[in-house]
Amino acid sequence: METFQPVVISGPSGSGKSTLVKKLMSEYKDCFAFSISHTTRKPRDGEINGRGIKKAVEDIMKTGRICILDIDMQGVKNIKKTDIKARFIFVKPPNLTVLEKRLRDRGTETEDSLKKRLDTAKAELEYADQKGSYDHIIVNDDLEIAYEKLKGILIKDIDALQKQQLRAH
Ligand SMILES: Nc1ncnc2c1ncn2[C@@H]1O[C@H](COP(=O)(O)OP(=O)(O)OP(=O)(O)O)[C@@H](O)[C@H]1O
Repeated sequence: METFQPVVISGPSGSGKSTLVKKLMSEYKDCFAFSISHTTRKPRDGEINGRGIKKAVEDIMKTGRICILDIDMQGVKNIKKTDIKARFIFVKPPNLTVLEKRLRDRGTETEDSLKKRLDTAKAELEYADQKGSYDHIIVNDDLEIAYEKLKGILIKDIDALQKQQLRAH
């Protein structure tokens, strides 16, 4: 059985990661499995917070599906330290003003949490600008265009996976 490269989706809070991933998982119901990657405790000194992630990712890969991880910048850096060969995708808001509006309209933030998220976003955008941080950057301005771009990145794997599933039946 062919296994597929795990996909890491990262980007500032409010950039649209969940929206895009939900759309993908509803269009391709049996192709993806979502892994929540946060552990319940902070990593101890020197520990790569990737052991839990690694096991979860491997378990999903063994099912033949494409593993999707929605993680923050620190999580991305941690995965890069493991031998998980993921594909790294950054979902980028058109700009910080739009990001702020989306977060406000979502209605999930207090003034305080909003400020924190926007500060964090700046650092995440800087990291994403560095060469080699991500394999793909998707600007999520128009949702349909962003979604098509995401699909374009994954379509080869989706096709191969669907063929494999057909053969198995
Ligand atoms: N292209 C878009 N145009 C307009 N609104 C959008 C677009 N993409 C997402 N949104 C809206 O922006 C808000 C933030 O999106 P979403 O919750 O998917 O972000 P997220 O990156 O998953 O955030 P978090 O990391 O906090 O979970 C949501 O209300 C969503 O409906």
